[in-house]
Amino acid sequence: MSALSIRLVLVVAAALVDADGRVLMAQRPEGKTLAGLWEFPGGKVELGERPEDTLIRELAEELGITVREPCLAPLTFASHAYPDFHLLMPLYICRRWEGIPQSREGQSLRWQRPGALRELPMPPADLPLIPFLIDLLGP
Ligand SMILES: Nc1nc2c([nH]c(=O)n2[C@@H]2O[C@H](COP(=O)(O)OP(=O)(O)OP(=O)(O)O)[C@@H](O)[C@H]2O)c(=O)[nH]1
Repeated sequence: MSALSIRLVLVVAAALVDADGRVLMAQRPEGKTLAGLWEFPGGKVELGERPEDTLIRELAEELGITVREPCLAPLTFASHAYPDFHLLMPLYICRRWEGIPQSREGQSLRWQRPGALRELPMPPADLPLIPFLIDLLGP
């Protein structure tokens, strides 16, 4: 594929961290691409949308929680070549929100220590993010 034909997709995601330093992971439901894999909640930035607004919107839609922008801290990003597009995905840390995260879109949810994230099958783009979470939160 030539550089000119690369489709760059901007997805914004959050690592929600609980009081025990566990991270909320969501399993992509059947019927979606990468079904069954565990990922960070978030989604594609829509045209004309600010990434932070995307994330706040997605967290409300997917989990039913309210997050305020000052509670989103940039941690790192994923840059990964999928066969049909190139994913660029900033990952924010969030330790404070209103409400209790619940599955609103049929996804399974689980809280996982960073050191145990490798036990879950994750999209390939996400694997390089794990050491940053271990550095921040411990294993
Ligand atoms: N939210 C999220 N998406 C991720 C992660 N890792 C990763 O590769 N992705 C990819 O980023 C894209 C996010 O799209 P999305 O969640 O907003 O939209 P979608 O389900 O409609 O995706 P689809 O159009 O591929 O089915 C997907 O292609 C997904 O596979 C992650 O940790 N969190």
